[in-house]
Amino acid sequence: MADQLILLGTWISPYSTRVKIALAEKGVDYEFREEDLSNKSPLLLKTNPVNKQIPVLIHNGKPVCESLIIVQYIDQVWNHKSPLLPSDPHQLAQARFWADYVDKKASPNSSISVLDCETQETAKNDFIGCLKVLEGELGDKPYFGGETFGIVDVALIPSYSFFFAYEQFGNFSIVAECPALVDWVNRCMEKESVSKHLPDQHKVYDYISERKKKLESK
Ligand SMILES: N[C@@H](CCC(=O)N[C@@H](CSO)C(=O)NCC(=O)O)C(=O)O
Repeated sequence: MADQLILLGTWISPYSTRVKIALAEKGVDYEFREEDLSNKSPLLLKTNPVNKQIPVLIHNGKPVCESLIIVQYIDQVWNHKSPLLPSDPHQLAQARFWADYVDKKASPNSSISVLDCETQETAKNDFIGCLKVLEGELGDKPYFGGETFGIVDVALIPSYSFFFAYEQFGNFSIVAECPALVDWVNRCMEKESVSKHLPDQHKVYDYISERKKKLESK
């Protein structure tokens, strides 16, 4: 029997995008269900009762939660191609360290305060500082995974969809601060698994602009 795969997510969520990229890397088909987070579906509440968050990957009825855990699950289950995690234990530990760093420091849940006027200056400097740390880690490697695209690349590249909005609202230029990281973005965007799934930066900017207007009008 073919696998039944359902991904609960939203079009804009960088965490959903991580899972889409991982599934695309593996060539695995799935059904995507767009969630309305202001009116969560019974399936989301049932499959992620603790955090009630997307993404959730439901594999033959069994839910997997937390985007980086889902990516690792995908890598283990569909291990026939495009490995996303190193097999060497130390390299695996390093990859998990940097994926965690990206999650805590450079993903929209942590960096979105760049958009908030009160916290903008500090948040902007923190965000750029984190990108510079990541740029240092990347060094002269094509990918964070070395010669191949790996879990750290999967973790970080969805944040790129927010860069344009950050630059517009925060009045700074990421390419001026981190040119090598932008080269890495462009390298990742050459991969169909990335270019086909990253939300359009201008669509993200328009969505954030609308959200900001609504919040400021309250
Ligand atoms: N650590 C988790 C973060 C998921 C998340 O923030 N999901 C958000 C939407 S994306 O910003 C979410 O589901 N928010 C709804 C809520 O928190 O109620 C992961 O990596 O999967």
